[in-house]
Amino acid sequence: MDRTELESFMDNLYEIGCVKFGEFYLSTGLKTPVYFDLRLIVSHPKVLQQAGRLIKQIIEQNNINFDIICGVPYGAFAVATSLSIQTNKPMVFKRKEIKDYGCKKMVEGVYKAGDSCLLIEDVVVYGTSINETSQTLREYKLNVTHAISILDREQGGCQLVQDNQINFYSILKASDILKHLVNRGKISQAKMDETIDFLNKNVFKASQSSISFTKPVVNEL
Ligand SMILES: O=P(O)(O)OC[C@H]1O[C@H](OP(=O)(O)OP(=O)(O)O)[C@H](O)[C@@H]1O
Repeated sequence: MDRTELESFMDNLYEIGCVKFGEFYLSTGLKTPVYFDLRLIVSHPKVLQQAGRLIKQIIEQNNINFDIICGVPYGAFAVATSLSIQTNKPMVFKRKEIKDYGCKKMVEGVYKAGDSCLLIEDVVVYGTSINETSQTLREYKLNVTHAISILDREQGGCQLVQDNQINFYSILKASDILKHLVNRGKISQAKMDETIDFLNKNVFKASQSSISFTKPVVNEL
């Protein structure tokens, strides 16, 4: 990847508020001191274009072949669209819930059995969303072999996705952006160390039978 563009992208993510420190909860119920809110990218077209460009670079550098693109709902829809426009590749989208009227399909758009579908994600925690999305796409006879995320929180999702026969790539790892913010003087070394320590201590291992964190009464996300 183009290092200058990558650094500019990290600067932009921080500037638009995608990196938040405080007390947040993930969908698993895990309380976290750092939250990467990449949904905010939709409000910044230049950053959205940049995300698409960087993903395109990963595709080219790794010779990833695919027929169609699918964003993991909902956070990655816009990024998948940016990539679709920049690569001139068609897109489908997968619903979270089936409708009880109309065509009642979970996967919308034009595709045919055997098409290879590249999955796009915004943030990977445990890879559950990528794996659930790929399961549905596979039920619809699509071939899912590659997924690219903007950010990997480095909590085990990469491995769990790869265990599902999906080659996984990310523009950034959580530690990359934290180190970059220290270099830019935006956060202290101590803040970075404690955050990385938290992430390391909360890695999901495939040997665990299930992810079981207590759900908070008020889920902030
Ligand atoms: O790797 P995972 O453990 O699945 O976690 C990551 C997923 O969680 C977030 O989505 P969320 O479930 O909050 O839904 P949204 O995109 O509709 O907001 C995020 O956008 C990823 O899709």
